[in-house]
Amino acid sequence: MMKTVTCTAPVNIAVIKYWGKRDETLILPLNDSISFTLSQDEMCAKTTISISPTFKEDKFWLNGKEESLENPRIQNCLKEVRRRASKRKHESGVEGTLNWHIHICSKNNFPTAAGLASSAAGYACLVYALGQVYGIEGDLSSVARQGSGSACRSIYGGLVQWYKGEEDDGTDSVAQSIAPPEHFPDLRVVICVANDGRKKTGSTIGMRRTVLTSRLMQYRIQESVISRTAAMKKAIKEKDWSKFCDLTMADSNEMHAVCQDTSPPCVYMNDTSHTVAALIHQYNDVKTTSGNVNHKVCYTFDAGPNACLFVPGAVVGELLGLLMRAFPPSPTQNTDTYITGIPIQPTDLTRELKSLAEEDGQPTGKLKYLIHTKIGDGPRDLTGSSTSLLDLSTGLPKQEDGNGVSP
Ligand SMILES: Nc1ncnc2c1ncn2[C@@H]1O[C@H](COP(=O)(O)OP(=O)(O)OP(=O)(O)O)[C@@H](O)[C@H]1O
Ligand SMILES: C[C@@](O)(CCOP(=O)(O)OP(=O)(O)O)CC(=O)O
Repeated sequence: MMKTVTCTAPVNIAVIKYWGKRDETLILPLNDSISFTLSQDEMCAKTTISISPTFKEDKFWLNGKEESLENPRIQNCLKEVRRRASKRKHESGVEGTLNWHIHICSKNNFPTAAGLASSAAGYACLVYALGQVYGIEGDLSSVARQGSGSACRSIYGGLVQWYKGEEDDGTDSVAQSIAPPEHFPDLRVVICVANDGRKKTGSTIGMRRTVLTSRLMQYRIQESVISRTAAMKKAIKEKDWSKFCDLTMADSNEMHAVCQDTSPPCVYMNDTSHTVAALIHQYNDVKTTSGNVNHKVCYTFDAGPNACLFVPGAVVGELLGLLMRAFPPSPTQNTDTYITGIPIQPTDLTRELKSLAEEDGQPTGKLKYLIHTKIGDGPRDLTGSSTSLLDLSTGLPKQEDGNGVSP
């Protein structure tokens, strides 16, 4: 007897950043944050969970490697889901299964721990799949939050707000959808991968250090992020794309400023990141001068050097053309291996944009590749319609063949 579910969950990218906790164990933030959930067609975590009375112990495999389940964050998620399940065991028929051991197998189809929000997709997927296994109803964001703060926002699609909450027990620190995926129609996302290796200072340690040492962080938490979040909500409600872009870039820059103000400093952006940011400002100057503020592009950087760009669909071909010219691919790459994700042909550039790209002429290979994607919806239960990562007879990971993560 064995029960198995397979789910996928998306990455999310914050436009108002979460940086700093008021409670390290429950993972309660110092400020509200707002994010876009990205499409799972290009980037997702995929998790299969099996429970069976024949399993001898709990087991966990991540990206093909067995890992310890002793990690307190995973344990907290498991404990909370089982607690919720046990409350309704008589109605849902889960009684008995709560004592069965669990096998968890997960894979990300993009780099893990590289500042591309793998922990967000990974924990959202784990918690969502656990919810399906034990038949939990209702909001799961406060459980995902206990795996990784940003994971709570990946429980929903479109634009999502994570409310910091006021309660000490974290019950009101939850994520909610504030606008559907198509709120800003035909919006594209371009992730500029400058480095996809494991980052030096993880977000957890980095933000702890900032809270302890940065005075600029006091200003962010007490003043600027509060008014910026209110302005962001207004820009979203009024669909004011130009304002949305300005606020997104301002908040990313402020997060990296408090990181720099940390002792010792947490430096996530590199020279390539700064060159991408400068190019986007120059591009926006061109658009603003020609009166096309709805064609503005904005950048945001998480705890790594990779820019995430939000780009109106009408200019994404042009923007990709600009990036390809400013950051030429290495000689071994072609357009398809340089621009991954949704297939697209970069468009020819105007003379003005050509000279803009060449002003800062970078050597080849400064950007390793680009991921072209869009805004998407929340986690999916694919049980029955997608390849399970665990063998349905043994409950052990399948061999690599047919074990892909694409839904
Ligand atoms: N699919 C997954 N299932 C369960 N846990 C995962 C999964 N993917 C990542 N994780 C956990 O998240 C950790 C990586 O988190 P980390 O915050 O260091 O990187 P990141 O999420 O890629 O970057 P950032 O949060 O700064 O954008 C992994 O070491 C692992 O513990
Ligand atoms: C820069 C960020 O991506 C920080 C994400 O931090 P994590 O959610 O990874 O941190 P923990 O809660 O300690 O696991 C900004 C954001 O996503 O809001």
